[in-house]
Amino acid sequence: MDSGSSRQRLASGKRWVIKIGSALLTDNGRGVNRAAILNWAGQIAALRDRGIEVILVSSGAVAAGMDRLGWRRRPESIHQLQAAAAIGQSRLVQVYEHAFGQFDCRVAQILLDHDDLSDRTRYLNARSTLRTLLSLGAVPIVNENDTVTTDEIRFGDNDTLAALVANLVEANALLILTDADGLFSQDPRDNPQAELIGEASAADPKLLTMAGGARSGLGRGGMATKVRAAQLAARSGACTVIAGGARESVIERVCAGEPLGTMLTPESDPLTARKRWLAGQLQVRGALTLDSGAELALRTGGKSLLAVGVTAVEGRFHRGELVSCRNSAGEEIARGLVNYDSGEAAKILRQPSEKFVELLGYRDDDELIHRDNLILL
Ligand SMILES: Nc1ncnc2c1ncn2[C@@H]1O[C@H](COP(=O)(O)OP(=O)(O)O)[C@@H](O)[C@H]1O
Ligand SMILES: N[C@@H](CCC(=O)OP(=O)(O)O)C(=O)O
Repeated sequence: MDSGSSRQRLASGKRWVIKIGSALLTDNGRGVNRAAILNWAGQIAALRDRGIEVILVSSGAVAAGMDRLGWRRRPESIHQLQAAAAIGQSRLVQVYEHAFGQFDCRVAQILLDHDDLSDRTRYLNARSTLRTLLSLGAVPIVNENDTVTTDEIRFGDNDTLAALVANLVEANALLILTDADGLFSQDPRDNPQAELIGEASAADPKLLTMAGGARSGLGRGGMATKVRAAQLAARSGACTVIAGGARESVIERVCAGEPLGTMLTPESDPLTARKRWLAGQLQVRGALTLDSGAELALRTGGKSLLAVGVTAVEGRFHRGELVSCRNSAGEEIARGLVNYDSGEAAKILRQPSEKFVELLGYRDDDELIHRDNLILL
């Protein structure tokens, strides 16, 4: 795939995770950069108005807290860092609330720690809350829950957190905004002749030899954690773009497919990667039995599953959960994310979608499982 077409495909992505790093947010430590935040908020609100969902992962709590406390150097002590984060986080959210408010956009603060993403129940809870916030048109603003995390359970840098959030919500793309214009063949602060990498496979081992650590004293990860984040994001099929956050209209331009910064792509086709990820991540909550026509449509036609081809529903599940699809002989032939609860599915089985309103009182989706959310076994 040439770089132009992969950028164009990126532009059709409907769900983005955008990460903004400390150095950028705090204008290299000079307090929270309200003007920049207002500008990014305007760009994100414009995307939202075009139906693109955005989750913002924002660093900057420690840096904002240090600024409020008049501390010049990042403290070593974990408790001082946590205190600075507690002071800075409320400041940061206040600035976001005000900035997004100018564009009639609601924001929601989400603080996550490692346990939230490693414990299955909490993982699914975080996933549902984020999806609900997005469906309400809000922009979730995520940061690590710095005040309670200990060294053993820290994500450590928000690049990793942003990639895990991209996995969690199955984002199409992760945009990492930083103070460099992308990944260069060498840290441009060491070598001004270093060249920008336009596009590469996230798994390319050469990338980590180019990426160095953080230099600002504010950011934690440098480029190495951004490349690793791209590798993590690729597991669920997300492309990553690393770009300079100070560039004019950077968010809108990257989301429109302009070749800014560095694009790091998953090795396999994004949809296949995403489906594989889904199949491994979620628990099967129920089962649907398909008639022979539906089985054929799935197996050979690459079609979505329609209620008209479903003859039985088992188990209790909610919209968005993973269910197994069996043929009339009881063999599992596919798995997928279902668009209706088990009670609703029972009411609409064997029925065409035109009858959903009569049977349910509404119709959200025509298909019971959309083909993009189906994994054939
Ligand atoms: N190969 C590279 N290309 C670009 N920047 C690099 C590279 N290696 C190291 N860096 C450094 O990474 C920094 C960005 O990382 P970091 O300070 O952690 O930012 P953030 O706070 O946005 O996460 C850049 O300012 C740059 O000095
Ligand atoms: N949770 C910390 C994030 C620190 C961090 O990872 O910063 P960065 O490398 O700039 O993304 C904070 O808000 O200060």
